[in-house]
Amino acid sequence: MTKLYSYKEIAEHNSESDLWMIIHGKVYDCTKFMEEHPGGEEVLLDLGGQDATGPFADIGHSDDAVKMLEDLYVGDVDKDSEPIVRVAAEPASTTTGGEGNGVLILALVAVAAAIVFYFLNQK
Ligand code: HEM
Repeated sequence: MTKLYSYKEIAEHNSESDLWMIIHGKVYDCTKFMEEHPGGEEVLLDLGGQDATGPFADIGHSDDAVKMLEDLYVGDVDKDSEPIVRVAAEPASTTTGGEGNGVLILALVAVAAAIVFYFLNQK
């Protein structure tokens, strides 16, 4: 029988010594494969415990690569389990950025004014 894994359970396998990923709803244990991967370990580690369907397809992996997945297969995703919500990195606060730009513009205006003042006083 196919073993079902929840998103939460899969997400825990995200380290160098224990790395799973989801591709097309199936769960693959890439731990041993990691060092053989022609595309390097880093890309796999970055996607550890996550759904790598998109990135895997984007590379345009060969049929051989797709075949290799068979050996790494451990089960299917339990689609009824709660998905992992990843919080996007906080965007830099616009107000802070705005203030920063304001100070920069003010400094430039002051420098420009000083230059104009200098040349006006030359005559
Ligand atoms: C367990 C899943 C994966 C397997 C079995 C696998 C297998 C392979 C194989 C066999 C190749 C050699 C080229 C080919 O035959 O297509 C390759 C290349 C590559 N893979 Fe993967 N891969 C996997 C997942 C990923 C993921 C998730 C990424 C994320 C971006 C990735 C990125 C790459 C890159 C960048 C290359 C190098 C392409 C090149 O330099 O031509 N792979 N992979």
